[in-house]
Amino acid sequence: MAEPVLSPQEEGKRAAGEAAAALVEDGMRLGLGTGSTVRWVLEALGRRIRDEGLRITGIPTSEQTAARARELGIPLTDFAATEALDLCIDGADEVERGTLRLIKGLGGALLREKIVAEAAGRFVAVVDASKIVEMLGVKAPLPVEVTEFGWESTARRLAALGGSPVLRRRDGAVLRTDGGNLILDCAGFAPIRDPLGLQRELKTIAGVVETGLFLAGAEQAIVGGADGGVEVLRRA
Ligand SMILES: O=C[C@H](O)[C@H](O)[C@H](O)COP(=O)(O)O
Repeated sequence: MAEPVLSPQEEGKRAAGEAAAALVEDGMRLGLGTGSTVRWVLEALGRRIRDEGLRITGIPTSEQTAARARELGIPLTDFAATEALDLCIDGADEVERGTLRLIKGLGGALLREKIVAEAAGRFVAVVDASKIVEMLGVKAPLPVEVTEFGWESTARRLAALGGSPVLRRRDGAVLRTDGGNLILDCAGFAPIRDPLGLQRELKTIAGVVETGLFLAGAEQAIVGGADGGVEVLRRA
């Protein structure tokens, strides 16, 4: 059967995802990110397990990733059984050129993603070219995960800081994360000139569980182009 024709953006995601999967070595313990780009990573890892006998274990960053990984025969583990991870591969909503700091969370998985990223020795971001920005916040709102209890009060505090929070919904219903929390998308912080300062300020609000600012940055970003080629950006 003929392969489906991909949109230019999807072609970039495929290229990035497959290039990242090629970095994975036998025996690695992996952090498995979430999203439409990571889906290509999972497909490629599933193929390598089947065709090459690649032996890996992964900690998934979402229920969605866990389900797809199981379908593809990727062995999963958890932090009770695994202390540290060799590599985390994950998507991003924005990648700041030079620093490779990220905004993540438009897929709603930011909290688990950050826990997994922090446990990994290396972090590789997989994105299509549209995700590269000169300054964080210019394309994507900043997702802030908050507790359901008191979320209206938390939203008011975010609004007072200029965040213009909007409660995230999906298919008309309020979106709940895998951890049972809510997400407030804050477009008002853009452009984010002092991400470290903003992160510190946001984390002083009791109802804020985590933000989508990933300020440790990726070690490298694999950027897939519409022509199926990839460019590898490294932290300056
Ligand atoms: O919560 C979701 C994640 O941070 C995703 O990795 C991010 O939104 C990128 O997803 P996609 O590859 O679908 O654009």
